[in-house]
Amino acid sequence: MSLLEARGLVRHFGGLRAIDGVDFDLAPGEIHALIGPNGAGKSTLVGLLSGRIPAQEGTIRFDGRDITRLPAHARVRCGIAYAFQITSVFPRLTTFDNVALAVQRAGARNLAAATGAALARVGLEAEADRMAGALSYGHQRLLEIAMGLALEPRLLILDEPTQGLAAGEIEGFKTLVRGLVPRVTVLLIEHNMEVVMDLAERITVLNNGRVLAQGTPAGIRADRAVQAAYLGG
Ligand SMILES: Nc1ncnc2c1ncn2[C@@H]1O[C@H](COP(=O)(O)OP(=O)(O)OP(=O)(O)O)[C@@H](O)[C@H]1O
Repeated sequence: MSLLEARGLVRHFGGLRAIDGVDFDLAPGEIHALIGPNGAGKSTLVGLLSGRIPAQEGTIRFDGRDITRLPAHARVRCGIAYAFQITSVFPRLTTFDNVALAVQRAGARNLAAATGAALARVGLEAEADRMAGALSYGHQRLLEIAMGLALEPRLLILDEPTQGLAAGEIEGFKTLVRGLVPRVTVLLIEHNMEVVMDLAERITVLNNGRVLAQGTPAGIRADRAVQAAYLGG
């Protein structure tokens, strides 16, 4: 059974068909990448799944439950965590306190232990007492992931997680994500094709608000329509 099952999703902005009839499934424990040209609808689709953007048509089921009408905070409680863009990190709080806020939101009983565990999972224990704003860009991205993991999600959605990371940090990120599955299912929007092909088990390609193709990295690489629309031949 799918962990997440979306059917017939539609989201138009005025006359613009940002998401135009999308079916989308996530298998439990998989690493799934969402790719496509700029403006294809990736962020909008993730907004629909996480509840930041209401769907105009279609249904979303998560773990067998219809979550289509649930607001974002209720979906977090169902186990869907969206690692927010960097703006969600509070720069004047310590690394530890940023994660502790997320842990508290998840209602964990032992705040310190749960916060320490989330920091350890991304390898940021040594930075616990530093102001988040003083961390390197790469470490701030890891902090966002720790904040997402602190919510103990079943599904972690990462929006362009390797953007701005150094090559060494990208290797660390891949190791981190591989260590999350199968306990956590991971959906990532990613523009770095090397990361996508190396990390994802399945890939969905969006184009003009529709699913252009779906498959394994090898299948997607060989797909003529994908090459024409996105991979550049
Ligand atoms: N709130 C909004 N109001 C109006 N148009 C929007 C809104 N959000 C997105 N769009 C439009 O919907 C289309 C899809 O945008 P979306 O951000 O989902 O694409 P994307 O695939 O994530 O692109 P990118 O890779 O550039 O981030 C674009 O044409 C965008 O301009």
